[in-house]
Amino acid sequence: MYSNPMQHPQRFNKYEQSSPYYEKYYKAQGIINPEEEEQFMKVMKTPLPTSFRLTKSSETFPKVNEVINKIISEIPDEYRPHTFGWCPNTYQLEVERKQIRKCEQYNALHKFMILMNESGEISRQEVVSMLPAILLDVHEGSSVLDICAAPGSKTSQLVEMVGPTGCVVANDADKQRSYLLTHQTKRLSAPHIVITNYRAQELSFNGFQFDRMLCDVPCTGDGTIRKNVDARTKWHVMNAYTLHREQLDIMKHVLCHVKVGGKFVYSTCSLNPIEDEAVVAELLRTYGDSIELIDARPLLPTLKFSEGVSEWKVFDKHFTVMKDKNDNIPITAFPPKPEEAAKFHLEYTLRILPHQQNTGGFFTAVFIKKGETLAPPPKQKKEKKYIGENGEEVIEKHPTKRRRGMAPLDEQELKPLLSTPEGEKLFESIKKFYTLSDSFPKDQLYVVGEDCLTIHYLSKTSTLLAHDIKVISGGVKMFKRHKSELVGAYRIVSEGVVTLGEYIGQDRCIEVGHEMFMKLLGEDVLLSEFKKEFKGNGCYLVKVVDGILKGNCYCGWVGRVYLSMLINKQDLDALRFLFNISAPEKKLHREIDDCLDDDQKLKKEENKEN
Ligand SMILES: C[S@@+](CC[C@H](N)C(=O)[O-])C[C@H]1O[C@@H](n2cnc3c(N)ncnc32)[C@H](O)[C@@H]1O
Repeated sequence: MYSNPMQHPQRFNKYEQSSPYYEKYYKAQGIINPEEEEQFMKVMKTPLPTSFRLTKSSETFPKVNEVINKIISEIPDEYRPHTFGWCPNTYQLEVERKQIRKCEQYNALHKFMILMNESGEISRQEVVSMLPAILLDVHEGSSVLDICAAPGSKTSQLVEMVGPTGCVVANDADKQRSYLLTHQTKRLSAPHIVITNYRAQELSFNGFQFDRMLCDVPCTGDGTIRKNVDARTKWHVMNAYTLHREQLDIMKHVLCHVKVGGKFVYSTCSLNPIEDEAVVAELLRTYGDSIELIDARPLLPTLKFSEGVSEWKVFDKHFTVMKDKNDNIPITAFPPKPEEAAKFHLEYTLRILPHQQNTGGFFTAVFIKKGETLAPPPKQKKEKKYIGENGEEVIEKHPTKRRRGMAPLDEQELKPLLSTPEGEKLFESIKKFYTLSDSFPKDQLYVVGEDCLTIHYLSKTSTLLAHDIKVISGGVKMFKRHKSELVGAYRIVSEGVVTLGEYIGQDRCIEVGHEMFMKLLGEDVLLSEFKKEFKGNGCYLVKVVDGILKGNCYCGWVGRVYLSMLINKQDLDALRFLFNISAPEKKLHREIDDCLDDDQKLKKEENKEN
C-alpha cells in the first residue's frame, strides 16, 4: 500500500496508448482553445477521478449525510473529496476508483461507498453525466421519458427529481441493459418508474405526451477515454458518421412524445461535433419554429464549459478534409451555412472538456418544443411476392433486421389487478389481512400475467402510461404470494413498504422508538418486550416513531416468540454501518434475504420458534 496513489509511478502507462488520429482530429477541430490544447491532451491521458451522488430522496438520507460529513471531516485536507456548486449532493475524489482501496486515508470512505452503493444510498456516477438531468428542468410531478436509459444513472436522478407524484419511463433497446436498468432503479423503491425495451424509433404511447424527455443517445463515447481506454485505441474517424445517422434517426422519431411547451435535452459523451452540433443543427433545420434551442450557458453559473461551435471539419477515412457528402459521409454531418448558423445559435450548447474541472468529456443541448412535430413515416418493409401452391399470390414480409448484439425483445404486459378474474377478491383478502384503509388506491395495483404471484404498485401518472405498452418492469413490488399460505397469503415486499406505510391499519403496524429499532437491527426481540397485542403471526409494518429515522417504515415478521426485521442483506449492512451496530455472530432470521422466495426457510424459522 502506498499513501498517495496519485504518485504511483505505473498508474498512467495504459493511458499513454493512443490513436494518433484522435489527437490530430481534435487539434484540427478547433473546439479546444489553442492555449489549453496541451493541458487537454495531458489530462485525457490520466485516469478519471471517482465521484458519487447521495440519494437525497432516501428515507435514510439524514443519517447518510451525517455519516459522510463526519467521514469527510476526518480525511486530511489534501485528500478530502470536494463538491461542485452546480451539482448537488455530489462528491469527487481526485483519485481513480481502483486506487481508493489502496489509499489508507480513504479506508472509512471506501467502506461507506461500497455499502451505501449496494443499498442505493449513493450512486456512483460520473459528474458530467449528471448534467443532462439537471439541465432538463424537471419538477416534482413531471412526466419524463428517458429514451436511451441503460444502465440508468441519469434515470435514477430523474426518478428522484419527479418524486412519487410524477413518472419516469426509462427505455433502452438492449434487453440485457434494460435489466441492468431495473436493478439500478429497484434500489430507489420508486412506484413511479416504468421500464421498457424498445428501439426508440418504435416507441408509442398512444398519444400520451411527456413534460420532459432525455435523449442520451448512443455515441462513440470518445469523451470517456479517461475511464474507457478502448474508446481511445479503437477510435476511428469514420465511426462518428454511423452514429450521427442513428442519432438523427432516433431524435426525429421521438420528438412527437414531448408536449408543446415541454423541454428535451440531447446529450452525448462524445466531443465530436459530428455527433453533437451537427445533430442539433439538423434538428433545427428540419423542425424550424417547432423547436427552439435554449441558451444553456447561463443556466449553471459555476459550471466550466466551452460553448458549442458552428464550424468544424469533415474528414474522410484518409483524413482528407471533405467539402461535400459522399456514400459514407451524410450531408447532415457538414457545418451549417453562415445564414443558418446565424439562426441556429449553436453556441447555446455546452461542451465540457475534461481539463476544465478534471472530469470526463460531455456535450449537451437543451430544447423547448414550440409546436407539434411529425415523426418520419415508417420505413416500408421489403416485400417478396411469389405464387403459392394453389396459384394464389403470397406476400412475404421480411422481418426488420435486428441490430447486432441486441437480444430479441420479450416484454410483458402489466395489467390492473382488478381486471384479472380473481383481482377484486384477492385485493379484499389483502386489505383485510393488513387492515388497509378504504383510501388505498387499489386501481394502482398491477400484475404481470395471470397468476398474480407478485403485485406491483404504480404511481397515478404511471398507470396512465402502463396501459397498452409492454414493459420490463413497472412501479414497486408491494405484495408477493407465500407458497405456504400459513400466515396471510401475501407478504409485504420491502420495496413497497414506504407507500404502504400511509395506508396500513394499527393491527398490522408496530410502532417502535429509535432505541428499540437499533436493538432490532442487531437481534430478534421477544414479543413480550412490546406493549402491543399482536393479531397473529406473519408480516407487519414496523414504523420508527422518533429519532433521526422518525417516520421510516420497514418490514417485520412476527413469529410465535420473536419480532424479526425483514430487511434485505444490503440494506441491513448499510443500516448497521451507519449506526455502528456490529453484526451478531449467530445468523438471524432477518438475514435471510428479503426476497424470502424460499418459504421453506421461513417455515423452518417459524418451527424453530415454536
Ligand atoms: C449513452 S448510453 C445511455 C446511458 C444512460 N443514459 C445512463 O445515463 O446510464 C446509450 C444507450 O442507448 C441504447 N440504444 C442504442 N440504440 C438505441 C435505440 N435505437 N433506441 C433506444 N436505445 C438505444 C444503448 O443500448 C445504450 O444503453
